[in-house]
Amino acid sequence: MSADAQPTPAAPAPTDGPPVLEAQGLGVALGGQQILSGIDFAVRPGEVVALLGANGSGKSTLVRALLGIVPTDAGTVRLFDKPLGNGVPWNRVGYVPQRLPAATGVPANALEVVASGLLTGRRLRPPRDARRRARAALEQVGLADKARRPVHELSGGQQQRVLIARALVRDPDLLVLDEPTSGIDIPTQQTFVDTVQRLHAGGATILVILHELGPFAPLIQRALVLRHGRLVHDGAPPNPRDEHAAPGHQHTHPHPDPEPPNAGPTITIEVTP
Ligand SMILES: Nc1ncnc2c1ncn2[C@@H]1O[C@H](COP(=O)(O)OP(=O)(O)OP(=O)(O)O)[C@@H](O)[C@H]1O
Repeated sequence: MSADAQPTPAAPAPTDGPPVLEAQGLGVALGGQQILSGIDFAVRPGEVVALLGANGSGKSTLVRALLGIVPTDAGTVRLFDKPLGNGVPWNRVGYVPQRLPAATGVPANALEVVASGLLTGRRLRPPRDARRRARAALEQVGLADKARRPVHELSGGQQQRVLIARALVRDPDLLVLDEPTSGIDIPTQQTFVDTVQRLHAGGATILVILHELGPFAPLIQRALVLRHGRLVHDGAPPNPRDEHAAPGHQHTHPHPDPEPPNAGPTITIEVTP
């Protein structure tokens, strides 16, 4: 079904019940450096939470740690009230990494990459309706006509949309997005935000890394702000202002952390759950 074909329902309020996602005393060390320390927060069912912070503040590392992609060295993570591990219902989690893993030389076409989003944990064979669902997800991100194209032939923005479709195909209850609209043109960004809004209206919980709230601003109920690997704000999202409030503003330009803790290399290995 086309993303433009449906009206966007009103956003529901977060509900009570155990947190969908919870970190307590979370710490991560990578390459001998302490990247995250003492991270405590919980995301309630139905919340839309933005994770903000300067370049290198630890946002991507935090979501990777929450999803078990990088190891933690302190604290605990719970997803759907289960400790990180095989007990987590991974089929309910959609994750959009910042970029396609091994973006060059992936032999799969767009449809196959999207259908791979239906394989989780012990499910090694796609469900019978995998291709139909993958096509529908590609349609939602405006790439139905690219279904048979090898992903390495697609532009960076199109690859990003394939990753979004791969997360959407699960119809996830928790959607975790790492700068999902960077490199995507403004009309497509809005289509994607509408899709996320519909998912939220259906009850999904959303955690999204953003540099600026940008087109996500109307959806965001709460913001977490990281600085040098520590949580320095958990509450109301910032007001868009100055040039960032302008409709045509490019929200994806870099905002370097003014005092990086060190100048170590950024390693971008991506392994999705
Ligand atoms: N595998 C790794 N080994 C060593 N250091 C790492 C590794 N991954 C990330 N880092 C370092 O951790 C810090 C936080 O990186 P991270 O990518 O989480 O930040 P970020 O806030 O997501 O930045 P950006 O907005 O640029 O994506 C950086 O200093 C980065 O160099």
